[in-house]
Amino acid sequence: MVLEVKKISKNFGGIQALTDVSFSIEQGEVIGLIGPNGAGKTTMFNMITAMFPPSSGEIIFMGKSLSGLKPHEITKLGICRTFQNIRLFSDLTVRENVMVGNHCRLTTGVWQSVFRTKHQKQEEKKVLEKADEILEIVGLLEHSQTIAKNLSYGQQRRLEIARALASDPKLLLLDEPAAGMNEKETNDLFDLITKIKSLGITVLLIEHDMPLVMRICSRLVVLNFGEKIAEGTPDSIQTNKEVIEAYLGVEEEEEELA
Ligand SMILES: Nc1ncnc2c1ncn2[C@@H]1O[C@H](COP(=O)(O)OP(=O)(O)OP(=O)(O)O)[C@@H](O)[C@H]1O
Repeated sequence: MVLEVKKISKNFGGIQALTDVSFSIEQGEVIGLIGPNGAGKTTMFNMITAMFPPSSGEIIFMGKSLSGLKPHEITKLGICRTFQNIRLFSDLTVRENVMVGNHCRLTTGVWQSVFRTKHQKQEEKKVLEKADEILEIVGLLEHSQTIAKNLSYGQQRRLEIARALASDPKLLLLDEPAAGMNEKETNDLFDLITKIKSLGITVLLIEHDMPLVMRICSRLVVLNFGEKIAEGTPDSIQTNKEVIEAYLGVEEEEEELA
């Protein structure tokens, strides 16, 4: 088992964002975490990556409890995420953005950097090669010298994933990677996630693009108002009454507001 989420609850000063949510992920799976707006999906990512501590419950990653760990320690263990909003170093090149993502794996100390030791030079070369390898995977190698802000929107989202891959994750958390993408970009994203899966990396995906979720995920976990209301294959979730009601409820409210 890669990840075991055990009865996680999170309370933000009276707002119950998550209540007793449990699920687990096996090595190599692509799992979808879905639910209407405000259901608690991003909060769950924040719990797994230790952005905030849970109010109760425990998360186990590859047999090790994450309780009390800091975000950088979680990254080092092999969990990395992307964010809903693009968070790139927009004035750095594409390659530099990926190299920054590799930072947590470096072993060069301050003095080795100052004196440009052989170890440091070797490590720098390795980081460069690794960055290019990842850029090749995400299809951005030809843009390695481009300044990040000059990439198209879809390319910037791919660069975010590249940066996350640079930390060598065993578990990759993607927060709405298809948001704002056109059909072609979404298809490319499908191919990229498939490639990531074939590298043996386990993926937990928050996504509102249901056709993409249904195509790429082997299993879905559905949240509504902070509670898990269903879990199962895409087919079983599509016909689940409680899930349909949770989503229809949102649509009806939106219609009323319109
Ligand atoms: N840092 C925080 N402080 C206070 N309340 C928060 C915080 N983070 C999330 N919440 C609240 O927790 C609830 C769940 O929010 P969350 O962002 O996890 O939902 P979501 O499912 O990711 O929604 P969306 O699909 O809109 O991104 C919401 O009511 C939100 O306002």
